[in-house]
Amino acid sequence: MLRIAVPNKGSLSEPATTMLSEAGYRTRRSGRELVLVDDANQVELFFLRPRDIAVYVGQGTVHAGVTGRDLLLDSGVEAIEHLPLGFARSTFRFAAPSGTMSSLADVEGKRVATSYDVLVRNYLAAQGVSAQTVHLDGAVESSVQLGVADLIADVVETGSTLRAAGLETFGEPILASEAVLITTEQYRDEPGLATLVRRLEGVLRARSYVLVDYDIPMNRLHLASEITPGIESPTVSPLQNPDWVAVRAMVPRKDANRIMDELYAIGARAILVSSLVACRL
Ligand SMILES: Nc1ncnc2c1ncn2[C@@H]1O[C@H](COP(=O)(O)OP(=O)(O)OP(=O)(O)O)[C@@H](O)[C@H]1O
Ligand SMILES: O=P(O)(O)OC[C@H]1O[C@H](OP(=O)(O)OP(=O)(O)O)[C@H](O)[C@@H]1O
Ligand SMILES: [Mg+2]
Repeated sequence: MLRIAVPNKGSLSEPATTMLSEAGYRTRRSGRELVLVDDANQVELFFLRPRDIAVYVGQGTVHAGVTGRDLLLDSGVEAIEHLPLGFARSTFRFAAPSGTMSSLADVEGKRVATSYDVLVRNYLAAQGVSAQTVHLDGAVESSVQLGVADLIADVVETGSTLRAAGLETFGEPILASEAVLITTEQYRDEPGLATLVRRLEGVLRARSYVLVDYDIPMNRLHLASEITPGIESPTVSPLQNPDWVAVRAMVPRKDANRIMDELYAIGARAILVSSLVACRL
């Protein structure tokens, strides 16, 4: 059976569970379940703390796991990113009280509060900057005001937590992070893993496309097919009115509204957009 580690709490847990569910795997009935056997898919799911998942994968006790790129690098574990999963996107940044620091040189000799000590220490060493890291488990933004650090290094999504704490980012991002499926060289060719990756890719692709259905006069079909060429080719079906046809095609989600406008402009009507759960292209 393929053994997969899944985050049991925090920002990664819910989107990871949703993605696995959309890929056809069983989900937990309660948050207290720590192991779940999915016989139909020949997979065993282990629900673990996100920060520990890289350790379990690195030790080979599970074949693969879902964690964050930043957590993987902070773990110092020899594991490999097998598939970026497109959620929990964030940057990892230095931040200091507004106007006090503007470049990496300002970090020299300072105290940096972070929950990701290994990640920060490795980055500072690589940049040739000597500074002290102060480990905090979370709510790192309060550390400067309370005097335990001169600046922080933390996850930034919208930046609202930093602004609320009177901090501003400076310097280049240390890292761009997102949720990733990780494995090891030992297991990267595990048969069940290829199926898992194919299914997750199917969910990711389905999320980036939508299905467009519309009716179009037959004499405009050539124009419509240029707007919605589909993947191989649009599906065209006859309507009761012989002068009209119904068309169905996959289009990139980000282009859906522009495409609807263009279709309407050439005479398409009953233009419908629907989401996809999974696909194989
Ligand atoms: N606001 C956020 N936006 C995007 N990703 C985030 C955010 N906060 C944490 N993450 C990501 O979640 C992972 C950290 O998960 P973890 O569960 O350890 O902390 P958490 O999600 O902040 O949960 P908690 O704060 O409850 O411990 C990292 O990969 C981090 O990049
Ligand atoms: O840029 P933003 O959109 O404000 O998001 C970033 C914040 O989100 C996370 O905090 P979380 O709420 O997980 O609390 P924690 O710091 O205690 O983990 C992270 O640690 C940052 O503080
Ligand atoms: Mg957090």
